[in-house]
Amino acid sequence: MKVTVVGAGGNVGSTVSMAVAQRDFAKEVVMVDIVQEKNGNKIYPSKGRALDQWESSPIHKFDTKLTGSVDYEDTAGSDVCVITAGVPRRPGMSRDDLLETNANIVQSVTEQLIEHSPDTILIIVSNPLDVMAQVAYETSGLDSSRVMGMAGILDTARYRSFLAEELDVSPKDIQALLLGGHGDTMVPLPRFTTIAGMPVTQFIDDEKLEEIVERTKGGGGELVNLMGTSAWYAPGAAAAQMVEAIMLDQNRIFPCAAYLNGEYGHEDLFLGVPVKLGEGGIKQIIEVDLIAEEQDLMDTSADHVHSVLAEFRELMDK
Ligand SMILES: NC(=O)C1=CN([C@@H]2O[C@H](COP(=O)(O)OP(=O)(O)OC[C@H]3O[C@@H](n4cnc5c(N)ncnc54)[C@H](O)[C@@H]3O)[C@@H](O)[C@H]2O)C=CC1
Ligand SMILES: O=C([O-])CC(=O)C(=O)O
Repeated sequence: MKVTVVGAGGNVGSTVSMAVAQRDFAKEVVMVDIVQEKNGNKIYPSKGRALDQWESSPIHKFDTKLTGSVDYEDTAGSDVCVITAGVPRRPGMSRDDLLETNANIVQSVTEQLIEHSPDTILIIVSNPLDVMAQVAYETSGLDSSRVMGMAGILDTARYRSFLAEELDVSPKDIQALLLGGHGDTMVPLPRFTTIAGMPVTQFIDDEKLEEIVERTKGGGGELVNLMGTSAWYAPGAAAAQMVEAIMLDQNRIFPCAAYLNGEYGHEDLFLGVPVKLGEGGIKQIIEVDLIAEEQDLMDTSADHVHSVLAEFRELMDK
């Protein structure tokens, strides 16, 4: 059981790696990044972070070996590869502003991963998420069941954590579903939100719930404004949960960015939908019956992802 994380000298990638290691199901996590320069010296952030994390193994009590690398040969035979390589946004930027820079990075990373692990499963984290998943899918030539984006687990976790705080209940008892692209057009679904199986609407008035939905949509931006760069603890934990579900064949149902081929009325694009995750990647895309208002929100979100995808295609044509 071998996992590779690319971009692992950075915040999200190192957090995914650590979270996977702490779950202790994988034999090895290879942490890849580029060589960087600081004060005129070459530095190797992925090697440094891997060593630091491995030194915590006796304390955290895990056996998963963390290895830092700048060489894709070390990634050969990876079962799952997580791509977090790319630039994060800064205050005032949208995720879509990262398109050109990150598309080039994701393309080149995907090519190198596939060269050494032709049958791997790819989990994309780099933004703008839905389009980066498409870039990796088209570059890799993998079946669409083996390429997915991480967003929905994070967005629902934010939504659930805000609800837990507001209602003074355990976040563990809140279940929720969220669809659509990973951006301001994401579609949280109060109709599919429950507190220990009971409808959320029994616990909260419409106005407060709407406020929480809006906060969730802007959840990434809230953190960018607080930290000057984007989040990593919850994103890292979310990606690790996907790795675990695949590698332990858990058949977990998660909202993930998946390639749609007619589902929800959309095709040839990645969008957040509930999927069954297990051995081999996405075993099933689950189609829930949406009411007209929810479908409208989903369509608006899809339109937005289509427009960023069109921008990407234009850039490639230049
Ligand atoms: N899908 C989601 O929900 C989330 C997505 N993100 C995205 O994840 C990405 C990473 O964010 P952070 O870890 O905070 O950024 P970071 O700057 O801390 O780390 C990114 C790492 O990528 C590396 N990198 C750049 N080009 C590379 C290449 N060609 N090959 C290998 N490594 C390369 C950099 O050296 C850096 O170490 C960003 O695009 C961010 O927007 C972040 C949080 C949540
Ligand atoms: O907001 C960002 O740029 C990073 C991200 O996708 C998130 O934290 O949801």
